[in-house]
Amino acid sequence: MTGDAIDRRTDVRASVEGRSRAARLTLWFGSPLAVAAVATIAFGAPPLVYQYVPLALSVLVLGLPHGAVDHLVVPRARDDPVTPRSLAFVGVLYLLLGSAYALVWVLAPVAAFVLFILVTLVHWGQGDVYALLEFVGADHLETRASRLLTLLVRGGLPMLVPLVAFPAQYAFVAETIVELFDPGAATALEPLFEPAVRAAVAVGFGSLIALSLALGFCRTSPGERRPWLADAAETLGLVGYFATVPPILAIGLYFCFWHSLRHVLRTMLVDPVASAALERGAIRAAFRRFARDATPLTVAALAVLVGIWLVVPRTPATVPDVLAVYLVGIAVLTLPHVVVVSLLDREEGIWSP
Ligand SMILES: CC1=C(/C=C/C(C)=C/C=C/C(C)=C/C=O)C(C)(C)CCC1
Ligand SMILES: [Fe+2]
Repeated sequence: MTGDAIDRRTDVRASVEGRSRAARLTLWFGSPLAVAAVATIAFGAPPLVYQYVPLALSVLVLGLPHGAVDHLVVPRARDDPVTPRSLAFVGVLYLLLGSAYALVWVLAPVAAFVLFILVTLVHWGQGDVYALLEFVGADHLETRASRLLTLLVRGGLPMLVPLVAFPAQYAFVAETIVELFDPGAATALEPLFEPAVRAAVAVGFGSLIALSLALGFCRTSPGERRPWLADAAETLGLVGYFATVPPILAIGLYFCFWHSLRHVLRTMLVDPVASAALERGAIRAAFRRFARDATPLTVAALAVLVGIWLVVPRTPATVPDVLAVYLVGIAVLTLPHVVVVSLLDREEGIWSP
């Protein structure tokens, strides 16, 4: 065997090890969500102030930082150096898309809010498709169509199940966000929360879940159903989770310990230093490396939040107002983040099976 072939073989084995560590970590990090669901069923929902805690944590823990390595991931995935040009590309992308979307918030907050929900649905769905392929080994998602369907299901879980199960809290947060910009405009969202609309969402989305799982099942043969079973268990588990835990708490925990964790692990796997640490089980070292890479732009993201705080016409005065400002900040930062993650998807062949 040539030296080259040996190197390649070691490389492949190493990355399999890294991925299986990552997969195990996703399970461990899922426990806060499970605890929240069980505790809510056993003792009822916690008082509202506590429900905000995970979203508050997400400013520094996994949430906001998960996008703060966007300037590094694409060159790393391509094995290219990070250059002033590649940095400028991400900087200009954030500046242009972020400020254009900020303008939409000021001019048409209702449309901006609906767009936020749709972008989140697509982005969180896209993140889960990656995780299913790379961490779960989902070979029942062979075709682009099956991946698209899974994207809609996985993204729809955090955005649509709470709309059906907790319309009052959903409407409250939506109205608080829109009212930061235009006190009268939120009434335009009211039809969304009508029982008939929620029933239609429940039936439509429920059917989509059933269809996606049934198609996946048909594509697997007995004896190799484990990945499909994992997909089904996650999907149904998340249905139960978002149907029982109030959305401010549920989405806060999901944002940190589901979406962001998976993306952070993904960024580690394209980084030779962090992935080597993951492979040898040095989890802390891998996270330290991530934290180091993510610190500068997490600070920049905090500056964006302060900017939005200063720009909104209504000065935030209450906890719900502060959450609303935070969510607008996340919205503005997420749009360019989706572009970067989509480039990463392309690099990793997620949509071209
Ligand atoms: C908190 C919360 C809501 C919205 C949260 C959203 C949309 C978060 C998006 C986060 C993103 C895009 C993070 C980046 O990866 C709802 C649904 C209005 C319902 C009530 C609680
Ligand atoms: Fe993300």
